[in-house]
Amino acid sequence: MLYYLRDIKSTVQQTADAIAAALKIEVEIADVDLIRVAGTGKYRSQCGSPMMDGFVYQHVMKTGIPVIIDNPGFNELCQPCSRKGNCMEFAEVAIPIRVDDKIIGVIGLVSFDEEQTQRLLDNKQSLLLFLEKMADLLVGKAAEIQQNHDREVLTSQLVTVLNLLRDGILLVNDQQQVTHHNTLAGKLLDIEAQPEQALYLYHLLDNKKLWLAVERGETFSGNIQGKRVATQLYCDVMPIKKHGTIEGAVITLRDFQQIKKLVKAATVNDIETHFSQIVGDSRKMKELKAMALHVAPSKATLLIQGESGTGKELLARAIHQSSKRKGHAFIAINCGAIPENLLESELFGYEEGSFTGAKRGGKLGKFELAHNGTLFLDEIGDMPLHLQVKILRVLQERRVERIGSNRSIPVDVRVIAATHRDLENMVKTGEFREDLYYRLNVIPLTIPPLRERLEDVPILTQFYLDYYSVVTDRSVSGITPEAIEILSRYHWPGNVRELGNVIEYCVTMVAGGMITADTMPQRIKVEQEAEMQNPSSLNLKVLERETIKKALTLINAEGHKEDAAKLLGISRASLYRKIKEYGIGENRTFS
Ligand SMILES: Nc1ncnc2c1ncn2[C@@H]1O[C@H](COP(=O)(O)OP(=O)(O)OP(=O)(O)O)[C@@H](O)[C@H]1O
Repeated sequence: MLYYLRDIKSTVQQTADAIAAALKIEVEIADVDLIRVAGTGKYRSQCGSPMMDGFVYQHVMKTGIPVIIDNPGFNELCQPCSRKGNCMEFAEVAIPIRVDDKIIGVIGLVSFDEEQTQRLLDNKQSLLLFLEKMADLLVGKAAEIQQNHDREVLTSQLVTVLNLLRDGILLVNDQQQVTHHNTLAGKLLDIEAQPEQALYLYHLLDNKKLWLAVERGETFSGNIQGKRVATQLYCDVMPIKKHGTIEGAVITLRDFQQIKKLVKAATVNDIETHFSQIVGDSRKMKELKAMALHVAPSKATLLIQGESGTGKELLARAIHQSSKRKGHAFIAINCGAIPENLLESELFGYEEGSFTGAKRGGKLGKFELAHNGTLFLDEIGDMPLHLQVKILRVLQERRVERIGSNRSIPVDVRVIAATHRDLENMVKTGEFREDLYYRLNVIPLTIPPLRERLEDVPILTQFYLDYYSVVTDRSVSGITPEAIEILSRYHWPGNVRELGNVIEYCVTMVAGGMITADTMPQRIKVEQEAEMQNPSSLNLKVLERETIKKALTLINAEGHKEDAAKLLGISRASLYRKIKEYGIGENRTFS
């Protein structure tokens, strides 16, 4: 780091004046590039300009060794000078101003008469010592100025960084007094730009646990209520310690509503579904869509019943999208796919430390995430009885209590439940609570299986042909009436999902050509041939069982349940259930 004496011009001039006053002699001080920074007497008016004949100073700057000249004009250092032999000076002393091994300037003393010369030369040693001390003073000042400048630059860099952060940042000292805050923290906590009196943590955030954590130098995370604002803030406390002593803490703040919005953005915007996306012109589907459209704006809880793959989630999304809640979250949870012990915390959330393994800061439940929006409880028939009670309570009281908390939080959630199971029957067998059933079943919607509306097959086929042509980038030239006929006669145990998979298969197989009867997956044709030959197999259950068995054989499914499910157009969970229901492949294992 090179210090410049010109940056501390007034200090340099004061030093020159002080030396001149002490020694009664003229003084000049030059910067590293031989610019006169300060001067006394006749030199005072020449400050700021380069020293034309500074040969002696140049030499001192180069060697770093002080020079005393008692015969100016005749000394060998004066040889290059244009005024040699004609010099006005009687004597000259020059000492370097040094920072470590670098020379940053020169202090020069010049006498113009005998008396001054005498004073200079009489006491050389103490004079040099005195000048060295003065040089050190200048260096100290230059370093201080430079360090201040560096500190200011660093501070403004840090302030810029702090203000760029998406979190509010609050710095407190060991007395919990706020020493700094970034712009966002100012906004979040309503801190005036120039607070009139000292601000302490308890003025801004209302939580004893947080205060205690700061006092004890511990970390902390959690939701805190603002004191001056109505907002809830998610805070993280990070203690600052030096050699084991608590110096204060950094507190980061995030608007809890903003966090929720982010979650919502990640969950809502991905699939926006409208009624126009539910394909089907059959009378049954038209009636269903009209009914759903009619009830969509209401607040009522809905129960959608239908076999797997009939489009229950699709319908629920379309209803959400046609309601006033569309700008808020649509949160879907498959109650049958989540292990029972996790389901409760998924639905209701938990407070920090409520059980072993609970995450720091706790967890938001789906009910809270769906606040103002819609919660889609898929496979509600798989909900354990003890959680059915809790869900009923939320539906009745419109409040949710996190696990490990005795505080209940108000939630405004519309619940749409769905199931492929016969809930009414489950109520009779005691597997499903009657009170919850009636609460959910305020407005029942039933999606008919595809085999009961086979007239929708051609339009759905066209829909999937267009879709997969785009997705797979393999446009097909068409589909023969015979192929459509085959599709329209099949009984579709996997419903629309299965049809979609069959079309995907065909589009991939024909690669640009025409889909014909030959392109159809074997099982669809085989089944129809068998059907023709053996009318007894027209029993649906028998057909379904046989189809599943065939699919498992076809994919030789030792350990590939996923593929079998895909081939059948049903979900993995449904395949499992049906394998169990029909007692298929008892001795085989599927992953
Ligand atoms: N009428 C329809 N029009 C267009 N696509 C449909 C229709 N019905 C279902 N689908 C599509 O079929 C697939 C299965 O639909 P969805 O997941 O909504 O069914 P589900 O009844 O909820 O199934 P599961 O009970 O197995 O979860 C999805 O890709 C969906 O887009």
